[in-house]
Amino acid sequence: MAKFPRFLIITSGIGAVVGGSVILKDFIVGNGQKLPETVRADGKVCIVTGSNTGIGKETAMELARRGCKVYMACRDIEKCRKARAEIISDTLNQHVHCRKCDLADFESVRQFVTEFKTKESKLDILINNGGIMRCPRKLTKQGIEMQLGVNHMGHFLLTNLLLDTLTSSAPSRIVNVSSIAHTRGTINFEDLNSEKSYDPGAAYNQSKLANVLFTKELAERLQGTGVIVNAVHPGIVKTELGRHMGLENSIMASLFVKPLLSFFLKSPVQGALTSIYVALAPSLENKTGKYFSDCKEKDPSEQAMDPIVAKRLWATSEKWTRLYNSDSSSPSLVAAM
Ligand SMILES: NC(=O)C1=CN([C@@H]2O[C@H](COP(=O)(O)OP(=O)(O)OC[C@H]3O[C@@H](n4cnc5c(N)ncnc54)[C@H](OP(=O)(O)O)[C@@H]3O)[C@@H](O)[C@H]2O)C=CC1
Ligand SMILES: CC1=C(/C=C/C(C)=C/C=C/C(C)=C/C=O)C(C)(C)CCC1
Repeated sequence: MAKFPRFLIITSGIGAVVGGSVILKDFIVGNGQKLPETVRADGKVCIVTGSNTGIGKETAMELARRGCKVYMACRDIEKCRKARAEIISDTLNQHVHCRKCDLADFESVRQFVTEFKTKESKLDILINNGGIMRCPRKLTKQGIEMQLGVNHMGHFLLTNLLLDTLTSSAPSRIVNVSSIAHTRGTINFEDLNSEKSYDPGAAYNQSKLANVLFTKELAERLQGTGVIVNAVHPGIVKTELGRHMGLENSIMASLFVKPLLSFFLKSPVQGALTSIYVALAPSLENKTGKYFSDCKEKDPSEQAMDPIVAKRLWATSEKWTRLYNSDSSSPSLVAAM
């Protein structure tokens, strides 16, 4: 048998492992293409919720880089200020602002909108990104299960309160950051608030399915207004979202699971690509009510396309958020249903 130099065998072995891993990673993780830098958004006004960290921060960063005036809608103003400073120093765009908006408190959402409207008369892009996953059962200020409350109800109220400004700014866009987790979700109208039983995973999946159903129903209602609304799955991304998954407290997880998982997760920059694409791509001018992943249109689950479920969820969301009756003096809105 011919003898190969050892270094050749070793380097080709390493090459094969690295090359194979990159291909495998691309296959598992997905690889959305970056929208060309020539697509600018100078002078556009946008809001990104939950933009002090993770996908939201990178989304705000990229919008600022492309010339937008960005409002960072965050629950923690200190964290928001730190992220804002980084965004300004990286992009040199001074038009980045921090505003308090706690999606777990309808009064805070209403205050955010009132203040926004005193400063701005137009809104070109709303990115409903903020979210929480698999937390232990807790309630929002108005008594809604936290994941449904933050991921869906808070954004439902925020979006509806901004519709007049979005409509008068048309063409304008709304991006709802959902998840592939919506495919495992069902809307449990018998126990929407998880009062009879609580499964953190099921509550997350339900809230992400609600994001897609909200997108579908809103798109219907906005036909002909020039406002388009789409949902995205950002990929599985290395962010703080997994904070309730228990990986932080275990040595085994820290040594083996986290490094392995980290390798196969997208970076937050990669995670922001689909949101940016759906917010800005000129080719999507007339696309509405759709679902995107890796910057491509995909079919959502069957239940996510059910108009009866979408309309029922909309009616319940109107009541629970007191969209047309902002008197939130009742301690538990849900109990009043
Ligand atoms: N990471 C992933 O793999 C995936 C993420 N997604 C979705 O992407 C979105 C962004 O998540 P990601 O960046 O990963 O997660 P992070 O946890 O890194 O960021 C979530 C953001 O939402 C904010 N947030 C949480 N609760 C509230 C609230 N009550 N009011 C206002 N803001 C709030 C957080 O603020 P704070 O820092 O103060 O907690 C943070 O800014 C979410 O909607 C998530 O469901 C979907 C699929 C996969
Ligand atoms: C916990 C944790 C991690 C894992 C996060 C994961 C696995 C998130 C999955 C999110 C999903 C599936 C969202 C769906 O919508 C890291 C980043 C490896 C390291 C830090 C701690």
